[in-house]
Amino acid sequence: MYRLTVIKRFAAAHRLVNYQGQCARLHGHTWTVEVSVGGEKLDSCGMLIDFRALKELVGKIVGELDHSYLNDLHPFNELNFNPTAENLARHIFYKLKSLLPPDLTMSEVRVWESPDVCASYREDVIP
Ligand SMILES: Nc1nc2c(c(=O)[nH]1)N=C([C@H](O)[C@H](O)COP(=O)(O)OP(=O)(O)OP(=O)(O)O)CN2
Ligand SMILES: [Zn+2]
Repeated sequence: MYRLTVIKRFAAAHRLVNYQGQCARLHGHTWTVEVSVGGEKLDSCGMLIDFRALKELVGKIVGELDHSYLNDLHPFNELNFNPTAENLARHIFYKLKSLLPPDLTMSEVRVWESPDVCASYREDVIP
């Protein structure tokens, strides 16, 4: 199985609802989004998917979040869906899954809020 990873960054503002502490106040981050996809079959060029094509797909999703107030955007404007790193990772995972060519699978999305902290989401397969 091959696995590719691409990284994109976006800047946005958010606040955490039902949170006791400073992060309940409006503030911003430059988030780093690390996306990994997998697959078995390489094309005639020896690629699972061109990094450029993958970066374009991830860029489309991340572009919708860039320079926004995340709490106002779907699905974070819904009750109990705070724009945490965990929920961002899940949101990006399923958005990208819907855009991927059928022979590729989503492995993992990691969202870094700063160089020190990150959350990841993946669909674990039960053996
Ligand atoms: N599990 C999570 N915990 C926290 C999240 C999150 O998304 N998932 N988010 C926050 C806030 O967004 C906050 O802005 C980041 O918190 P923190 O790392 O404490 O922020 P600092 O950059 O100020 O860190 P320092 O090390 O204190 O400088 C909180 N928790
Ligand atoms: Zn924050």
